[in-house]
Amino acid sequence: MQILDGKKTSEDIKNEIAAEVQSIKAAGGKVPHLAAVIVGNNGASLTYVGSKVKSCQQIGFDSTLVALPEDITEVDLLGKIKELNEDDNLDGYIVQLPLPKHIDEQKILLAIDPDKDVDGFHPTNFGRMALEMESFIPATPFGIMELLERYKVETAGKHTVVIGRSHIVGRPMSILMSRKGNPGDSTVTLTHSRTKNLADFTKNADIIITALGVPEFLKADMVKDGVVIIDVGITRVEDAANSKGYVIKGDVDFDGVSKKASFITPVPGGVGPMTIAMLLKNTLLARKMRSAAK
Ligand SMILES: Nc1nc2c(c(=O)[nH]1)N[C@@H](CN(C=O)c1ccc(C(=O)N[C@@H](CCC(=O)O)C(=O)O)cc1)CN2
Repeated sequence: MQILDGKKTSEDIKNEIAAEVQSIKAAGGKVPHLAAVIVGNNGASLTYVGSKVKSCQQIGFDSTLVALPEDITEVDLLGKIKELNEDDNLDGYIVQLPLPKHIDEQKILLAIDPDKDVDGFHPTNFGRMALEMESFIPATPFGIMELLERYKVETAGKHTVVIGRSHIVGRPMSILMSRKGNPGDSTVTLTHSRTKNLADFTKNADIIITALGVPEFLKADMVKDGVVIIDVGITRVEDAANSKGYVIKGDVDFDGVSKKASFITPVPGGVGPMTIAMLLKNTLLARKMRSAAK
């Protein structure tokens, strides 16, 4: 069994991007500039946005944090989005999800200029991804594809079962794994909360990508020997004995399932850190596209 080490791989990617930034600087070019919009005080979201800004600083990107109050109106948030779209100094930006309940997430994501949509959530980028055109690919699925490629995991002709149909992970993942190329060329089953007899699918899967958010849901008796496991679940479970007051749990019962797996991502330290590295990669692509367009 081999661990797909997202922590180390994400550091490798960040070092590669930092080297590219140095070349851009040496050639007198403008370094990539990422902005992150956060609405409210959700603890996990604040952590993730903080890591995004910190990573930008580490690799030499410019970054801007736009922190907005929990009770901001949809109209005012749309006004901020318009400002960011028109800011010529900015290459790309993200709006951290989830947004407060009173704001229509789809409306906000639709307002983002697709050329600055480094999260790849706008329908234009989603459509381009499905049509196998160059586009910004959502960072978590992009990170999973990168892990599969770097660890040379065979995907062609394999049966991939994706658990969860979210717009951020499950659905784009099902598209990417079925696209032509390597990784890809997989036969994909997209399962979700209404799927009956889920174990009938997982027991026959060569690759399982689970993005459910139910701690330790996938057990050893639900998978076959040699399976490749990608665990996207990150749930904070209360734990008074831990100095943070919680521990992070994935969707997979790691101790049991890892005994049968050929490759497996740990939680933490698997898919999560890749999300931030691939966002930076998308931002570098945005900068290159903007400088080529001028
Ligand atoms: N606008 C977006 N919102 C959200 C996205 C996204 O890609 N764009 N994804 C997630 C949150 N996320 C990044 O934004 C993210 C999640 C997890 C990690 C990570 O490194 N996790 C660590 C554990 C860290 C912890 O919680 O203590 C790990 O798995 O090792 C990074 C980024 C939803 N929102």
